[in-house]
Amino acid sequence: MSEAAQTLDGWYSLHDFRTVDWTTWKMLPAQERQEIIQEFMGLVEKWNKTQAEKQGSHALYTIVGQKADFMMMILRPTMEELNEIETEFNKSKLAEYTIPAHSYVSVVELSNYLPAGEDPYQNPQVLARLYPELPKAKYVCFYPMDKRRQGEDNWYMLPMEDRRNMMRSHGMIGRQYAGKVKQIITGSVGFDDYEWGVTLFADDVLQFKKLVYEMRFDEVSARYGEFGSFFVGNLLEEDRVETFLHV
Ligand code: VOV
Repeated sequence: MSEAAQTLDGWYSLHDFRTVDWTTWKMLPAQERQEIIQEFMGLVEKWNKTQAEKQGSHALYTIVGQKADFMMMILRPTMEELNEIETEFNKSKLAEYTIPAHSYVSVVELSNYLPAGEDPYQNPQVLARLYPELPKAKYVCFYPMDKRRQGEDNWYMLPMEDRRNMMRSHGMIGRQYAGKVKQIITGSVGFDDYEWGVTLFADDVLQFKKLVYEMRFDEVSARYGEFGSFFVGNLLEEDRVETFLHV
């Protein structure tokens, strides 16, 4: 049996994708739409408070293409809190005018492929990655992925040493994007349909394509990577929510 990778696990994560039911939304009187937006902003206000207290983080993005209209990405210390937030949203008025499009449940994860040293949970850099404040980057890219388990190409049968070498090469490519793309890897084995969620943030949307393409040529992605659907979106700043929902 090959040695299992050890993981460090941080905040639990929910990516919640919704489509707006514009037809019924448009039928509402303007005043009622306004109240519904206010109620939703009340939820966001609560999330802001939690974020300010460093008990979680969240991000709002509008999604381009037909897979969804917007995404709420929520990080919290427990699964229960994620559940409460999703239920609270589902009970809100705005939810009556949205259709669930997709969701992804995972936990912020770091693996031990890189030398760690002393107790990682005491290392401020590690903590900042396990419990991150989501950046207000202009663009987001989210997709789930697996590592292949097929015939000769079985990641989980490889010796630790080989996996570590490949992850080193992966990290080297990633490092060239420092300052351009921020990645948050969330583990979802046992939680959702794929093994990881990949969430990328950038101020130049083209950097997603460049990074993901470059990684496709690197062995760990070229040989072992299997990918689900990609979602790409634009930052939905709070003061733009009203404009976004204006009809
Ligand atoms: C923005 C750049 C970037 C950088 C710097 C980076 C670096 C690193 C390092 C150093 C490590 C290992 C230690 C850790 O931190 O866990 C990882 C780990 C991981 N990565 Fe990564 N990755 C990036 C970016 C990046 C992308 C774009 C993808 C998607 C792959 C693609 O082909 O589309 C990805 C995937 C992953 C995954 C699934 C894991 C976990 C693998 C496992 O088997 O456990 N990653 N990653």
